[in-house]
Amino acid sequence: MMESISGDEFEISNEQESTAQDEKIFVAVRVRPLNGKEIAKGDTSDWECVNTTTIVFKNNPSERSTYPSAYTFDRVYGCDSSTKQVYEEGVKGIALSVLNGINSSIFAYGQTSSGKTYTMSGITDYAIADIYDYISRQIDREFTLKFSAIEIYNECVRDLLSHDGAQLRLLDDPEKGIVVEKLTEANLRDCNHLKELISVCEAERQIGETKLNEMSSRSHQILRLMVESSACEYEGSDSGRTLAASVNFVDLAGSERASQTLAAGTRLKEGSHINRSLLTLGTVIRKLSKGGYSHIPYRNSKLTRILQNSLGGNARTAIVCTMSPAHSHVEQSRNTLLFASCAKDVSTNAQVNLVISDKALVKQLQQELARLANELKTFPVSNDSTSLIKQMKLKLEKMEKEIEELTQQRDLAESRLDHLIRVTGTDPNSLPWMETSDLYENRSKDGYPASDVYEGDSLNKYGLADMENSKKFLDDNSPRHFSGQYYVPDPSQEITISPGDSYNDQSIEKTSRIANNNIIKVSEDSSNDNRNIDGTSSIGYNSTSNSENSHKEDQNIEKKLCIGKSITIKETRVDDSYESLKENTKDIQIMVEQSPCSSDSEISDSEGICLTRSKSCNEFTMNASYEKEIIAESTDNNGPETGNQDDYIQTIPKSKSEADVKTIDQQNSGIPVMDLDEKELEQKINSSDEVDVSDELSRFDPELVKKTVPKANEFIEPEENWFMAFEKQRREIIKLWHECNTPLIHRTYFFLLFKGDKSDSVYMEVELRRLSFLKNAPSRVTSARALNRERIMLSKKLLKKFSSTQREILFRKWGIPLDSRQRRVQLSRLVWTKTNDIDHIKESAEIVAKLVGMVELNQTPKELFGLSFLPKTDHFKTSFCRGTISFT
Ligand SMILES: Nc1ncnc2c1ncn2[C@@H]1O[C@H](COP(=O)(O)OP(=O)(O)OP(=O)(O)O)[C@@H](O)[C@H]1O
Repeated sequence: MMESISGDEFEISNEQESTAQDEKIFVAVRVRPLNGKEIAKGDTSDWECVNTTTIVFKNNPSERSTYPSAYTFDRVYGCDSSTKQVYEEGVKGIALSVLNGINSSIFAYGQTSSGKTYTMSGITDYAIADIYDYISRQIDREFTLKFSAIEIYNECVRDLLSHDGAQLRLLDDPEKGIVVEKLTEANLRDCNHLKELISVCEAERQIGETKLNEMSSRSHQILRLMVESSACEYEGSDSGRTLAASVNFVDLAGSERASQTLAAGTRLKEGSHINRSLLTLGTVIRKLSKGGYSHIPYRNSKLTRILQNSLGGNARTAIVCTMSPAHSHVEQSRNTLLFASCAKDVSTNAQVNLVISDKALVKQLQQELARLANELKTFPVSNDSTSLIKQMKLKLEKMEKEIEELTQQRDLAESRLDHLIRVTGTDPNSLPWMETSDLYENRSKDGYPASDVYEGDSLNKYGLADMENSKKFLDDNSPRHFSGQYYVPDPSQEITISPGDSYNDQSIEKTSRIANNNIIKVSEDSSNDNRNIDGTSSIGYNSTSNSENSHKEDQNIEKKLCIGKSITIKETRVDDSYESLKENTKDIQIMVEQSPCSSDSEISDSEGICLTRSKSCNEFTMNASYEKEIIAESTDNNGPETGNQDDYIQTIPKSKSEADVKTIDQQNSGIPVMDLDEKELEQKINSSDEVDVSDELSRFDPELVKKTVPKANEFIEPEENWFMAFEKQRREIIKLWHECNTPLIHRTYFFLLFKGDKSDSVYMEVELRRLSFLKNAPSRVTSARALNRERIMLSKKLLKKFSSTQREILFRKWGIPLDSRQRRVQLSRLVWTKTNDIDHIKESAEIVAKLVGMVELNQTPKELFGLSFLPKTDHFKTSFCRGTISFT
């Protein structure tokens, strides 16, 4: 049998397993000793590793106040640590997971001359030795090893095993992801052969002298070792599984400042490209670290495109960030540490997502179990039904087991998450993803009974019910939170402070109450009464707001009208019936400043609060000054050479204007469906440079979303099953939008058109299929090959769906010749036309329905969908699903 790589074989300590193996990204920092030049000019060492996981800044107390002085990672290595140590304590487990069929990548990141190549070449040597050592002791498996190597030099990809120096293209392969065209893959004979090839790569790699490093790597180098293994023939079928994976050893070029490297000419151009691609890498890491579904700009550089799977996929990853301890490099070192912090957050996110998905799954299974148990109870017992009951019992037992397993997995994931949160010092309340699971949960917080109303992505955590958390929410200041509707139907807090409402003592009193509970700003409007106010009053966290100071604030309010965005907050109490809650629903409009309130010092000096993100790690702003500097100085400064720019979401500068202030119809004491009107949509589009999923989710009809959340002890009825499915599809669609860079206008109309009506199910299917196609063939416009592939894939899929008789019926019905070759061609053409460029959505729906196995072949679309299919009024929906609608 094959040994486990994580076993004693490689002497991976328990501690190491709990970090490197459990976490998706292992992040380590290594500080090299001061070099000769630094010592000669009297440079001092600024950094000290105080234990195995923490590095602290030790000089200059004045600087300490503005930057974090201590950083914690999975491992930190001081000047006296060896590369062997770096390899053994963490990296090794990840590198060797390739032998277990798991893809992995090891990166070295850091400023120029910080020791990346020094560290990476050592790690590569140790890993190769271990891999071959392991293979030599496997008698029951056969291994095939291949090796390839590339460098990305000035944004061009080169094969390091080929001497022609040709620039290679990157292709999007629907199955493998990004592949490098025509890349040499050498079949390895043995370890020495691999070492020889690595020396060839070293010789081929672009190296140049700069002021900081005589042998500076001027390109990013990626060495890839592919390992495939299968059991020898005499082995039993169990171990006959073929394992195939690859490990990447990535030695990045170092970031540099033109002023420090004194680069000019070629070196300057190289530096410009290096910085630009590292900046993209930083952005990708930062965005991944924030979690959620925001657009990740992998395509902005060849480096991030190639590394996409290692960063956001399922591969295991180790990042070793190298830095110089010298005071002269302090700024660069801080940037490196911030990068490392963000990489750590990416890892935390992966754990959070795992917990969320597990929780949701367990909950779903529990609901299904309850439904079945209920069915079983009421099932009429007769002779005929005995076997059915038996079957159901078996099913129940199976589900119970599944639930047990999933619960265990969830608990494990949760404890890992707890561990991560402790290690990284992350505030769990600041993790915005946690709310996703609340969709399925009815839980109580701070003495408030659980709400049975779905309140958007962040309400449970940040609604009025939990003032402490609302403060954190506001602290967090992530744009995703500043949208959506929040209500306060609690009769004991009948608060109506909103545009159009009277400003009276009662509302002031209520305002005070909210203020004491730490809500930041309450906007009030007065069109009816001379005591009304036209704008926003500011109530600070510590404000003791009362009627007096509310009056004082009145004078400032007008000036603040144009700042901020409004949200409406809703809070529910389960002890009231839903109807009474509805009756008592009142809206509060809360103004949250988006930009620093310093535009008006008078205001900021009062109770206004400047909401700035405080968490240093998330604030990762790769001090871009030097990048700008070097990019600007570059002789080749005609914009990024990354291509594919039209694939990106168009970014539109933010505007801070009255447009940001939303007016809400407060006369409606029921639950408003959507608070989005055309004008606001436009404003929204103009003011966002990027779409946030939670933002989009919040635009859904709360009434509808509420239905998706089963109440406690309530079994899911078929009707509600649809809502669950709708909810799931909706999330999938949103995810795909991001992946396909779907225009904001399209997304917005989607929300306006499809609110969960069951007759819309077919449109949802079509949208999903359309997006899946787009995702798999991103270069649709330019690549005819991708289109053909999709076409063939669809026809194959279609053919597989049906029995031969069914196929015959289908072919006759569609007038397809029965001759096999012609048939294939015509069928693929037909599938293509009907699914992507159709005149009638009806036909598309038919194909889609068949593909997903929803219907019998002999049913016509009319029979399938009844008269409700394609409501006449909705030609919009038709065009929408065809992707041809022009909304402008
Ligand atoms: N931990 C270390 N201990 C001793 N010497 C080191 C260490 N790290 C790096 N060095 C030395 O520092 C010099 C620069 O290292 P290296 O070339 O690895 O830096 P780099 O980060 O790859 O730079 P660049 O990005 O410019 O390629 C080399 O001479 C190397 O031997």
